Amino acid sequence: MTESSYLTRIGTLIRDARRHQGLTQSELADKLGTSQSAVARIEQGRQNLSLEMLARVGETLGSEFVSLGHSGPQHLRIVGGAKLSGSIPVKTSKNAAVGLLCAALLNKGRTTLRNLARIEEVNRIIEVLTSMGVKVRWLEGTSDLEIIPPATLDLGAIDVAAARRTRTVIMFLGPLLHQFDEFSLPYAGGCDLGTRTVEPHLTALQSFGLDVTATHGFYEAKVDKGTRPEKAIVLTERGDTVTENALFAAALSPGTTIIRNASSNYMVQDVCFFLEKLGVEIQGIGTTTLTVTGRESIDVDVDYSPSEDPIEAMSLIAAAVVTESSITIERAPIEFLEIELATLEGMGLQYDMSDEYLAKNGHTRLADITILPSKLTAPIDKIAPMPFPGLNIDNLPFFALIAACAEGTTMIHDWVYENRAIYLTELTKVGATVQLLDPHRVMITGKTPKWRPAEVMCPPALRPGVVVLLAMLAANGTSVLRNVYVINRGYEDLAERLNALGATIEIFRDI
Ligand SMILES: CC(=O)N[C@H]1[C@@H](OP(=O)(O)OP(=O)(O)OC[C@H]2O[C@@H](n3ccc(=O)[nH]c3=O)[C@H](O)[C@@H]2O)O[C@H](CO)[C@@H](O)[C@@H]1O
Ligand SMILES: C=C(OP(=O)(O)O)C(=O)O
Repeated sequence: MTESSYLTRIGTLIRDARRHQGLTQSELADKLGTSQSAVARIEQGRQNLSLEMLARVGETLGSEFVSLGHSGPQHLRIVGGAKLSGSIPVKTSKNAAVGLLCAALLNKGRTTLRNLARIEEVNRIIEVLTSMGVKVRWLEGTSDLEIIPPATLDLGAIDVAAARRTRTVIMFLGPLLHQFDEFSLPYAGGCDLGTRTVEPHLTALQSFGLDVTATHGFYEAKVDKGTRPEKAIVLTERGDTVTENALFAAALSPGTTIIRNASSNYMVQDVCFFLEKLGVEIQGIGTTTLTVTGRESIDVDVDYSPSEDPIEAMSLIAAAVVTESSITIERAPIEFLEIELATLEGMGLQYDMSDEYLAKNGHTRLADITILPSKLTAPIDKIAPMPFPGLNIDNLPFFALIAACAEGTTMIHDWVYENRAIYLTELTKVGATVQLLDPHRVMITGKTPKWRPAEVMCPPALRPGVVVLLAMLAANGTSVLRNVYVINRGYEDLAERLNALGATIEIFRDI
């Protein structure tokens, strides 16, 4: 990176932190004993900064801009082979968090999201929101996030680099079509799972007057305000984020909108419960037809607690299975794990389950699941995902790991993603027998090999990355998993939390 791009990056961080604190450039200048024009130059990256000045700015804004020893990618060193034991509570979900952060843009008032997962994906969205002028702050000593949008979003200042690291930016289309006649947004990015569709989003939002052309890495949007769907919106794919986008468009569109072939998955339900708190009426939550009565405007101070993450719960089940351990997974959203548990029972998994109780959102059914060491056999049929209430698409990779611990041969069919099944072959590096039949299907022969330690570059996709990490926990000896940003995208403190169960995982970085 050149010196000037460092200065620009630091300048942007300082501008965002100043806005976080609700200070003008002049007010910050007063606190630093300098001029408003000097602050303006710093924020534009046109001012050389002494270390002393950087420290003073950091102190004044309560933010560390440059942290020595924390550069470079993060890696994990895993000393495997130990049994795990104890209890671990499931955190709230990444996918609800990103939907809710976008939904907060519909509300002119203060949104407080309680107990949000503190993960890199959320950090990227916070960076994007802050760059557009939204006031976002973690309430001290908590994982509660407060979000207050400005009167007008500053889309010209959007942090393009942060936006491109997620797919979430596509869910800004729904909220933004209410606020602008014209706007542009950077293309969505995220995990490298092959091409992912955008078309269903554009088609669904067309009936609210949105017209998008994609040019030079940006979606250029024009909005014909006041346009409303003349008939029910029929989603061509039962996708989660497309359903959320259609909900966002309907929420601020007075009148009734019907969305058919809607996803009823966990994050969509969390978004629906939140929209209800904003005063939007929604019938059919949990089904594939949502009837939404929108509002002219929304200006309320609202609190919402998203539910726990079924994919994290499944990851922890897989951790217990692969290490042949007994652990208790607390606060598992059992409602979104029923097919998974039925499939695992069919493979011979033994487990105990507590009585059910409700998540803090007041709706989602939770339970504590204790996984018991079990002798597993391969399922008779292939394992393939389906939109909810099928076996969750993001849980499929964990079945590959579990199949490697089961006697016999299992076919895993990931029809959804172009690239994800391919990454499961990385398990061969730690001793599994995985045969790639085609880009969507792998055949796994279980139990024959012993897990063995290895040094592996983390696959550029969240769930396959976690699957390799969990296999390393089972391999006797020291493994290294390099560049785990994708894991941190979706899991909060995973290494530390597994260590609390008896694992030995050390986080290290290149200097
Ligand atoms: C932030 C968030 O919530 N992300 C989730 C969401 O992403 P998201 O909603 O963005 O998923 P996509 O729209 O990219 O769908 C994933 C893939 O499935 C295909 N597809 C999907 C539905 C369908 O009925 N038919 C079909 O073919 C799409 O063409 C695409 O290739 O849903 C995915 C599928 O559950 C999950 O993996 C992601 O974790
Ligand atoms: C594919 C996933 O998420 P995203 O939509 O954020 O890429 C995932 O959570 O496994």
